[in-house]
Amino acid sequence: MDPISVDAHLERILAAVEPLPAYPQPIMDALGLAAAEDVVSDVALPPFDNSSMDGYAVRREDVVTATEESPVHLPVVGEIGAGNAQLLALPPGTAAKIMTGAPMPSGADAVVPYEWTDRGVAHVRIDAAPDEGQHVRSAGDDVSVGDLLIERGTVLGPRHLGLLASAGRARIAVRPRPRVVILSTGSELREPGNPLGHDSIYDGNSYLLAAAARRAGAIAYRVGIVPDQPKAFLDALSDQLVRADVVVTSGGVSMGDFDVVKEALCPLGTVWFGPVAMQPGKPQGFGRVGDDDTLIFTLPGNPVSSYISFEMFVLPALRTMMGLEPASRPVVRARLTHRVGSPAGRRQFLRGHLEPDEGTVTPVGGAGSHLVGDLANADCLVVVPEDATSLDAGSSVDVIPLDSGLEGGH
Ligand SMILES: Nc1nc2c(c(=O)[nH]1)N[C@H]1C(S)=C(S)[C@@H](COP(=O)(O)OP(=O)(O)OC[C@H]3O[C@@H](n4cnc5c(N)ncnc54)[C@H](O)[C@@H]3O)O[C@H]1N2
Ligand code: MOO
Repeated sequence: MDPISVDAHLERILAAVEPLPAYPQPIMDALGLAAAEDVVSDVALPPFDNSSMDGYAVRREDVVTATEESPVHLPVVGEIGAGNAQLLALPPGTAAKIMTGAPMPSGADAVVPYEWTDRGVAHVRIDAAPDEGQHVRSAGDDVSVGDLLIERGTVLGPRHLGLLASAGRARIAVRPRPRVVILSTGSELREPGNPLGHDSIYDGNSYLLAAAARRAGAIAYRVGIVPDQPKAFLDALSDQLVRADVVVTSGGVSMGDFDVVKEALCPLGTVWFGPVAMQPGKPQGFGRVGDDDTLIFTLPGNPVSSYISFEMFVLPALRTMMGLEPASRPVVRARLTHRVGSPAGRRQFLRGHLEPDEGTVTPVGGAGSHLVGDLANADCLVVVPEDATSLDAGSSVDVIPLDSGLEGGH
């Protein structure tokens, strides 16, 4: 079978993926998601005129002559705390203690901070006159009723959630996070924390993929290890489908005698298996399984292949389901510090370290798809095009930064 190109494979994946229907969710659950509605304020912020200082609410005309040499003395008729405002009106010729955030009594039009007074309790000596409206925060000076708080499509960050809460909104319509079930296949795999046999290795991939899914903003269910037996795999899959919008598997999709995922899913006829013209990540599978036609990505087992396949194909699908744009990570250009080689006819994704200020990228480790140590030390992928078998130092290349903050994290 001729390999399909990376772009064509991604295109057919995105053609099969729909944004999930939006519904109102608690605002904390919306962190990192795109607003699916315009939110208009039905309150003013601040909701009422209030003091910005601890001091005394006054009628400015009563204190306008106050100086240190010739202070003004006023009787104190009450104390107004934030959330404890009994005094609603200030009689002429009086002052009321007022705390930061407390509502101004009607008639008062300025606040004298404690620092300009003797802090008197029954009577207060005022040594300086405030300007008109000084230290008063007016109702609606930040947000008016009817103002657009959040525009549809805004990716919600901490400041947006703070504004929604401040305006009294407990929920906002967003597309839900896709639920991603991650299954690792391989009879050689062991759960970290347990002893290894002479022929076993730890299951790094289910952690790598679950973390990548969560970082993408999805809800990740890491099922863990499934042995290389089609029945065990199909049982695990059918157990998990109930909580999956997307299933991601690792391993068992190449040419081996025990390639369990391919063996189990091929007979269904609903999952495409084949080579994609890339390195790492050549053997891929994509399709639908179960009564609800749940999306399934069957990624190759080599850890770097699995991760790069996730970045290239699963991440854009998840972002599309969440209504986040762009679907794929942005690409930047940089100059290679070293010469690199690449297989003909395959798009190669080398691991690299990007120096954005210098505009350079340095390959990290080799091309092997088992090199998890180098993968962890890299911060970008260096893209060598299909038609290149080598690129000299100094060549300009596409680079995909991996920690660009694109994620809808939660
Ligand atoms: N005759 C051929 N052999 C292979 C080909 C090929 O075209 N012809 N392709 C190679 C390429 S490229 C890749 S990539 C791998 C993909 O193989 P599978 O997806 O079937 O994966 P496995 O055979 O199950 O495992 C491959 C490798 O990765 C290790 N692995 C698997 N799962 C995990 C995990 N959860 N955590 C850590 N490491 C894992 C596994 O032990 C193997 O070393 O096939 C090549 N072979
Ligand atoms: O394509 Mo495999 O993913 O090169 O190691």
